[in-house]
Amino acid sequence: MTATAHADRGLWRRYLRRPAGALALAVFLLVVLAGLLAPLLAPHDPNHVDFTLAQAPPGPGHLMGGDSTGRDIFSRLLFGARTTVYGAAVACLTGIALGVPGGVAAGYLGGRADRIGSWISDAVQSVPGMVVLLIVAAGTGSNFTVLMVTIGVFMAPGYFRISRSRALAVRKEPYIDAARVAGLTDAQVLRSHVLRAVRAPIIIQTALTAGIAMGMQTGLQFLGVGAASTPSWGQMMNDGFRTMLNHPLILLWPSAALGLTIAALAFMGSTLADLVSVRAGDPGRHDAAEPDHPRTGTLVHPPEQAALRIDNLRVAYREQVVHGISLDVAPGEVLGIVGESGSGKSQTVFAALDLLPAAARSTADGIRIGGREVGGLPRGKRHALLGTEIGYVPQEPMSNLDPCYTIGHQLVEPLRAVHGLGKAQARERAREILRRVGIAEPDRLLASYPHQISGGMAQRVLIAGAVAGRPGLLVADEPTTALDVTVQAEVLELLRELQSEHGMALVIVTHNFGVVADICDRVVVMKDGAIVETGPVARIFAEPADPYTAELIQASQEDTETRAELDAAQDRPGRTVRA
Ligand SMILES: Nc1ncnc2c1ncn2[C@@H]1O[C@H](COP(=O)(O)OP(=O)(O)OP(=O)(O)O)[C@@H](O)[C@H]1O
Repeated sequence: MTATAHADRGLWRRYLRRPAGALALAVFLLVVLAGLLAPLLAPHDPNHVDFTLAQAPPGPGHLMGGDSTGRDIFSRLLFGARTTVYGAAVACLTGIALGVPGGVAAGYLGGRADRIGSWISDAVQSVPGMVVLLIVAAGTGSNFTVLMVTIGVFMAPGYFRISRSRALAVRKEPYIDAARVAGLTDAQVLRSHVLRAVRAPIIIQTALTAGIAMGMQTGLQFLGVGAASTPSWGQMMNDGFRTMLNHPLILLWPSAALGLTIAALAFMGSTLADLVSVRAGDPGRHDAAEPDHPRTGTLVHPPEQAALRIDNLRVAYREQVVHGISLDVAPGEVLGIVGESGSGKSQTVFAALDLLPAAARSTADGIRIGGREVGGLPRGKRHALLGTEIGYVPQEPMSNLDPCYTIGHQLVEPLRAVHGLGKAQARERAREILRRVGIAEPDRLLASYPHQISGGMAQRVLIAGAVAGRPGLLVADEPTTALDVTVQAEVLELLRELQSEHGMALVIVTHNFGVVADICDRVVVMKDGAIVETGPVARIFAEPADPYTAELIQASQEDTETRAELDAAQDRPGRTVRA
């Protein structure tokens, strides 16, 4: 089996595990089957008129009763399903055929192709669709297929936009350059890389477009457009509408069928969107869920009590780089994630914070922050956790401060925007935190620009910013790596103090077991995207279960100065620093 087929199977398995998605798919398949098998399933000819059945209630032989002219509603509903599904399929295929190649070419080639494609797409969108449909209906004698093709033309801009934006994102990926350098032509790159990247968003778009097409189609039929001899839900609704006060069931059956079908498509689309995370679609060969690698890591805290809990996380670019890892940390606990460069530590943290780059695709059985499942939250809600429930201290303090703004601006603005403080209040709070992180003259620092302060000072500023919102979880990604050796111990000490003062959970990502020994309670050891062991620091140091852990401990002991040595080396007079 190819990797892509493997990945697709993984996706479908995960889809079917979602109750809403599985139920929606079952409803949709039922409608499709009902339509396909209508000639076999329908107990009566859908157009046969039996006057004794006119407006008859449900009864033996006529499951849903009769319509206002005496035709069997159940049989018409089955044949109507056929019309509805056929119409939606024609509209979607037309939209795909017109929108996807155009969008992919516009996004990938850019320049004139993009301008022309976008212009046509905008032009189509600005045409009043219903008026055109009525003109087409009049001109073609209400030919149903032509009408559905016309609806498809109006759906094409949706496909164009989504394909264009995916192609635009993908063309900047390094592997596209690599493919070009390797001699592939534009057509080959489009076929092998870009089309694959747009596949998932197109499937999701189709689920939504099909629902819209069904709605439009029913609207037309309701208005009387279309052949009277072809049973359709729109016609049935029209019939029911005229008698709804005395015989509401005649309207109810087709309305319920249409509502259920459109709702099923919408749920299918949103479940798929959740799973493949359209914004981060991976055009590469491997799906994030590709289950080649067994799960690793141990969860030790009850889910609802964990400050952070990651369950079976996988992250993939062209290859999977994090292979189904699980870890958790409780409030008040310090967890170290340790491993050599490239072991997947940062990817794990970025996935937990929803900060992975656009080219990454991630899946997990669960991601909990503050005991609450956040994996399925929309992006906006997820990002709202940053700065409030989660504080983040990055690896490179200097490159995380904007050189164009003063430190004051960069500390005060988030306090105002995220925490709703007034200007004076935010400034006072900034002063207070800066003092807390050891800055003796906060006003001077607030007025400084990043280039005027040291790396250690910049890291203190970022730590101040990270804890300003009193988060329950503080994540520090190699917080000391970019700093002078003498400043490292101070920063670690500060993190530990703040952590215990606020009762926060602290996750420290590091390649250095010295850091782990200094401040962590438990440690997760990562290698090649997997966890090799998890345990309390004392136990791991005393008897590492994995030879790799033992190697890392030994390397840290040989290469780095211990905390005591660092303290002695700098002979610190106190913890405050002058700005
Ligand atoms: N944008 C990307 N595209 C493709 N692969 C990536 C990308 N970012 C990271 N990777 C790969 O993911 C793997 C894990 O990287 P990660 O940054 O998590 O490692 P790390 O353990 O944090 O190392 P370091 O300490 O050097 O940051 C690496 O093999 C890396 O090459």
